[in-house]
This record gives sequence, C-alpha cells and structure tokens, in this order.
Amino acid sequence: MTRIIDGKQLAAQVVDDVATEAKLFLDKHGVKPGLAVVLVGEDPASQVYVRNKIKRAEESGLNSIEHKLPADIDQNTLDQLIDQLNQDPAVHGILVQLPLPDHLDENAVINSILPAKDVDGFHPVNVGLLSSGQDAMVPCTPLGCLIMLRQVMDDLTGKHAVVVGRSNIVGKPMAALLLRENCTVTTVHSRTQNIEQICSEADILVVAVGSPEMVKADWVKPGAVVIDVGINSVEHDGAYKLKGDVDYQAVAPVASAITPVPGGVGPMTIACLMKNTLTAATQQLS
Ligand SMILES: Nc1nc(=O)c2c([nH]1)NC[C@@H]1CN(c3ccc(C(=O)N[C@@H](CCC(=O)O)C(=O)O)cc3)C=[N+]21
Repeated sequence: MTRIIDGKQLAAQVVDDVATEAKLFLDKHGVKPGLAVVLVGEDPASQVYVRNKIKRAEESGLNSIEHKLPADIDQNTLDQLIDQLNQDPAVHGILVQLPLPDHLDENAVINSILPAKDVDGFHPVNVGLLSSGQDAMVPCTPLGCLIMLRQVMDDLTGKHAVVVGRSNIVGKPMAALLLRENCTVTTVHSRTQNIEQICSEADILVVAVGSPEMVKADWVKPGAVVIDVGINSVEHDGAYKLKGDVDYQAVAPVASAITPVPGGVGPMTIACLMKNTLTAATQQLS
C-alpha cells in the first residue's frame, strides 16, 4: 500500500512543537520570538500566503509583525525598512514575500537581510553554509520536504535522490540538503537529456518545476518516495483546482510514499517558517 504523507497533519505537529518551545522562550526571555513579514504590492496569491503565515505564527506563539507596502515603493524605502528590522531586537526573523515587483532588485533585498534573521535561508551566507555542510538557516520548502522524507525513511544515506528543478528557492537548496544527508544527488532540469530515464532511477524523487502533472507513472521507479513541490492552479470546466507537478492518480500506485497537492509540501513550508523563526530567536538570545 502506498503511504500518503499528510502535510497538513505533519505541519500541525511541527506548529505544536514550535508553540511548546516558544512558550519556554517567552518564560525565559520575556519576549515572544518575533517574525516580520514584508509584503510589497497587492498580488492576491501573495496576500493569501501572507495571511496564512500570520495565522500560523499566532498559533505557534510567535509575535508576527506585518509590513504592507505599496507596489510602487522605491528601493531606498524598502532598504530602510529592512535596516530598521535588522536592528529591531524584537524581530528575530525577516521574511520578504517574493516575487517583488520588477522595478525592485530582489537580490539586493535578500542580501541586505542579516543572515541571522534570514528565516527564508536565501542570503548568500546561509546558501554558502548549507552548501558546505554547515549549520545554516535552511530554506523552508526543502526543510519541509526533508521532514516529510524522514517520516517514511529511517536513513537517507546512499539513496539516489533526483531533484527536478534548479531554482534558488527549492531545487538548489534541496539538492544541497540531500547531499548533507548523504544521498547520491542528481539535479535535472528543463535542458536535461533523458530526464524521464534519470527520474526512473530515483529512490527519492523531489519535483519542483511548476509544470502541472509533468511527472508520469513511467518516470517513477516502483517503491520510490515522491515529494511533489508543485502548486499549479489549473482550470477545468470553468473551475480552478490545485495540481502538483506529479500526475498523482497515475504515480501514487507506483510509489511507496507520496505527498498530495494540496495538503502536502505547502503547509509544511509555512510550518518550517515558524520553526526557523524559533531557531533564529534562540540563536540570537543565547
Ligand atoms: N520569501 C518567500 N518565502 C516563501 O516561502 C514563499 C514566497 N516568498 N513566495 C511565495 C511562495 C509560495 N509559498 C507557499 C506556501 C504555502 C502554500 C500552501 O500552504 N498551499 C496549500 C494550498 C493553499 C491554497 O489553497 O491555495 C497546500 O499546498 O495545501 C503555498 C505556497 C511560499 N512562498
């Protein structure tokens, strides 16, 4: 029987654990771990995500501080806000919701966040620490994927992990994290030749490309563990449904374990943001 890895339930457990720790943190330091969420513009999807993050932060016993900025804000003003958050002792984690409007320099913003407060794990210092196998702030989505893998696998050592996608926010850090777990890691992407064949050799298949139902049953080795990072809104008969990057119906019977969409990686991403904020706060006050 295929195991369905329930991201919603697992995320609730992570949030619960964070809440317990956050309570201890509050007793010890007299402040809650603080998360600043910066949202530029009014993209409806981003607004939904940010609302969910704020809600989850409250459940986690964190203090969340939302900063909503108009879409036409200039780089200087945004830089000044980041500076102010960097210096604010009540703020332990800073998340700038991406993507930013085109006129803003995303890399400049990421680079200006103090690495210690970079709960997304996107700052080059954290990227470098993770790549060199050191303690780092690990990006929320890959961290969530790893926790899900650990639910169904005792030891990842020596497993062949294939990561589909090479984005800076998922594919690359996922590969670095799996390498740190002693997997044999292959990254494939849109220019890869024989992508299906390489995927079909994976013990662990992590897919993060943003292409609805791209991975079919014959891409998957029987018994593989499949983690679907894709969240694609697809229209069907006038209604929108969320679809992953994996053809779930076809692939699930082949896999030994699989994550659903929705209710898989998404909720874990948010839960890991809470976990990273607690970690950041603990490291800053010890
Ligand atoms: N700096 C930054 N960090 C991020 O982590 C970040 C970001 N920017 N920009 C946008 C993406 C997207 N993202 C999601 C998180 C959770 C769900 C999630 O929980 N989805 C639900 C479904 C929600 C629905 O119904 O739409 C699920 O998969 O079950 C989705 C998407 C984080 N992102």
